[in-house]
Amino acid sequence: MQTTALIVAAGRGTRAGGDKPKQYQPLAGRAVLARTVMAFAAHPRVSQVVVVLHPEDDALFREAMAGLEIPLTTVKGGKTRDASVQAGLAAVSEGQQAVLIHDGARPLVGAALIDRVLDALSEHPGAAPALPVTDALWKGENGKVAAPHPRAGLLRAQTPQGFHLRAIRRAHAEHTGGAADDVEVALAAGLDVAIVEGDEDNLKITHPGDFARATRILQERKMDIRIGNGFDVHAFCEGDGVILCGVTVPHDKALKGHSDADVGMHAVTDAIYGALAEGDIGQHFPPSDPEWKGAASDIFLKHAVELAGRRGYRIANADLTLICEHPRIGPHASRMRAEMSRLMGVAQDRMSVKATTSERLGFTGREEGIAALATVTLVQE
Ligand SMILES: Nc1ccn([C@@H]2O[C@H](COP(=O)(O)OP(=O)(O)OP(=O)(O)O)[C@@H](O)[C@H]2O)c(=O)n1
Ligand SMILES: C[C@](O)(CO)[C@H](O)COP(=O)(O)O
Repeated sequence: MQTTALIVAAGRGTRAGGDKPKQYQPLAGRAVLARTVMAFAAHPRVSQVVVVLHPEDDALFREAMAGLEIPLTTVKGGKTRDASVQAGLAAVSEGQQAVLIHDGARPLVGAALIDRVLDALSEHPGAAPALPVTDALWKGENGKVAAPHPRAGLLRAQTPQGFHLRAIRRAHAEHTGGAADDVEVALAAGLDVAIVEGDEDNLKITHPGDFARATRILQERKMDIRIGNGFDVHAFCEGDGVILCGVTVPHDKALKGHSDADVGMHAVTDAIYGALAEGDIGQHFPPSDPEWKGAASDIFLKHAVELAGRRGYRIANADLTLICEHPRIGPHASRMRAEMSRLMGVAQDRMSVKATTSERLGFTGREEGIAALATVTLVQE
């Protein structure tokens, strides 16, 4: 089912206080809304992300998302949550079949919860997470308990609330008056909404104290460290230079390849894909596709780096070894390192480019081509 994540973030966050709306305030070093968007952009079953913004928040949103390179659609919201949802529904792309409507203010939503909602949508037109009420309930009046209130059957509603797109669009179009959430709109239209198990960590940042609680939850989550390796070989052909790590190196031969044959950049790119378990360059940029003929390899590297960023990973370090007798790499290594650091957005002391010969053994020893071996570490915090 082609699914859009529709994230509503056009509210003012008045209850949370602070010098800017809560969705732009930092949570363990990253804006609340950036964390929410990343959770959906990284989910393999979500193919579009729509974010609904307040008309005055463009600059705040740009600042929050800086460096993340996540493809998304933004749209202006309305005065109420349901008006914002309607604006978002209108921006969902053709061909999408389901929508997950989520509060921008719930940054700790997890992949398993998203899966539970999506799984339930295969059998129901609507599905939403909820948790049981565990405290006793009272009705209060003038600071005093007026009466106990039965809690049997009561649930605390969360988001994402998922729906078949056509059904929820129709429900919203027919709905008059406000609604606390989209399940309320769906029920008014007679849709059946399945309940799936919510998650205590999926809190909605509402009051100032919620930032500290969310920070604690994030700190308890384990750091995810991934390591990937990449190996590539290109044969020499006639020519007068090779491109290695984006740097042109004069030589009495060139390297043969469908793209620019930058064997070093390819190895690092494959190491990033490997760490993400995302196949290799050939899978993302098939050599059978004429579009990549002679292409500069920075396209591949940037794609892999962006994919890592969308999944919430940063590159902790990369180590590349080029294996050849000639050309000599040493005189060019610092320029290669600088170029790779620039393209990957990492400091130069986290990017190593070194070289070795194979003692005249094997195909590199016979100067038939160049081999490259790379290791990359990705960290998700
Ligand atoms: N006109 C509105 C109002 C709310 N929301 C979004 O709906 C979600 C849930 O709303 P809530 O937590 O109540 O946020 P605010 O309305 O911003 O908070 P407050 O009531 O404290 O001002 C939030 O992600 C909020 O940005 C929205 O997109 N458009
Ligand atoms: C949509 C919601 O987050 C579900 O719990 C909730 O209804 C939003 O409520 P609020 O009154 O806008 O805080």
